[in-house]
Amino acid sequence: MFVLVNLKTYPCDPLEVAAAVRDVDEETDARIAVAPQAAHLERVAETGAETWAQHVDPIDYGSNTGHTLAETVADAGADGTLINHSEQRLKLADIDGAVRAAQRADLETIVCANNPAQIGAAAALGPDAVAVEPPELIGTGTPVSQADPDIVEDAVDAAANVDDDVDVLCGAGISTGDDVVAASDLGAEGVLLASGVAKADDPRAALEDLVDPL
Ligand SMILES: O=C(CO)COP(=O)(O)O
Repeated sequence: MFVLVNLKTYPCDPLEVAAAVRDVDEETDARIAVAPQAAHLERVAETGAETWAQHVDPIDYGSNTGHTLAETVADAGADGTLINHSEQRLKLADIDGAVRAAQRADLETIVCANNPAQIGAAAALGPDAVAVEPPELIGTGTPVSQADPDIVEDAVDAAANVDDDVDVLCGAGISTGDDVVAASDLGAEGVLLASGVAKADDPRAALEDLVDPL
């Protein structure tokens, strides 16, 4: 299972979480990575943790003030990027452009989507993976894998109908090892989570709990 921890703009210490991600990753068969804010990418990557960006823009080098260029993200040490997170929504053409920009910079890609129909559209754009995250469950602590199992199974089917090579993750409310096992049982190849680790008093213990049953 792939466990990707999105730090959003939570007031956590990104280097503390990154060190925990690096260490717990070495102790488990699961793959664990962290997605800090863009300004923290380089320092987080230097910890040795697998590092992802939260977003890249559908742009090339040039006059794009305030944008995030995929090549700069890769130069900072990121291995991949989220695209179209529920809190950073893009138009379809811009999701496509962001996937192309990330691929140009050799970044792995996960395109997020709200529901199975969007997952099918996202899979058609050829990312490495898609992630279904019902917005109403994000940040609630109610795990999608238990609160809405059908949406995960339907997302897995929707992606497979378009392209069998596109992995499916699920996210929203995931915070325990049981939630991760439930996601795996529904056919997800990973989970995307934030508050369960970023807001935990002890992020390392939270991560250990997440991968303990794997
Ligand atoms: O948006 C999410 C991950 O990208 C999910 O957030 P929570 O894990 O806080 O529900």
